Amino acid sequence: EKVAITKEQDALLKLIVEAYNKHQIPQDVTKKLLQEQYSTEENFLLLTEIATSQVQVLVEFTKNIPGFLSLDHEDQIALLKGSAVEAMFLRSAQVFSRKMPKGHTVVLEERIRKSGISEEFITPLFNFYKSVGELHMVLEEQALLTAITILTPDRPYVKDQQAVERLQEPMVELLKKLCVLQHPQEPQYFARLLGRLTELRTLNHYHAEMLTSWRVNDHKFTPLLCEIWDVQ
Ligand SMILES: CC(C)c1onc(-c2c(Cl)cccc2Cl)c1COc1ccc2cc(-c3cccc(C(=O)O)c3)sc2c1
Repeated sequence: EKVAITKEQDALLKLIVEAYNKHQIPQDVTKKLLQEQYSTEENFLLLTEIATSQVQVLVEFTKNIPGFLSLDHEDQIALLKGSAVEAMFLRSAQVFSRKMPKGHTVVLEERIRKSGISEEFITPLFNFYKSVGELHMVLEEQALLTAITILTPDRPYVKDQQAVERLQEPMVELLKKLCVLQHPQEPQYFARLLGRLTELRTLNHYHAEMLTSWRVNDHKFTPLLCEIWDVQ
């Protein structure tokens, strides 16, 4: 039967995409990717600055997700802390999938490869970037997938999981419809998108190890990253 977006779904989509477009890392931060030196230390500091800016952007985006601010306040924190790494993998992955202006992708790859991350994490990290790049997600899909990731009910310490499910469910339904409408020739596209969310979960584990190895080498993070990642 014909798939159609309802008025309510269209309104929800507009709010999510607006929030996604409104909150971006400032250009003066990301353009440093092209300017600063290429030492391991300089790369780490630059990625730390961008990640910190990304977390601020993420918090603002999340506050604009309809219903999020009505959740229990402690659950709001638990959702942000539990999804920050995955949302940042998604965000940085989308940089690779859309051809960034002025060759950001090349310099970003170079800086990530030379930032003190050990080889065992570099491979899964760039495999993920490649698998996201191959999807050629449109902006609506990127925004919805980020909101769906943030609204994952079974994050650690979430008390009222049902309340989170009630917010995530309509977004998953909407994404499913969008995929059918956007990729009619590819019926399994929606399943491939959700497959990326499963892959993201495994990257959480790798990221925890990345943090440990950076800290062992006495790398410092910003207060915001320490708070959201429970380090130091
Ligand atoms: C603390 C720091 C060393 C760190 O620790 N783990 C990770 C990480 C790494 Cl490596 C990979 C994946 C996830 C994480 Cl969390 C990081 C760096 O995380 C980030 C986070 C967001 C972004 C957005 C970017 C970006 C570039 C150009 C343009 C844009 C744009 O949105 O226009 C965004 S780069 C970038 C780097």
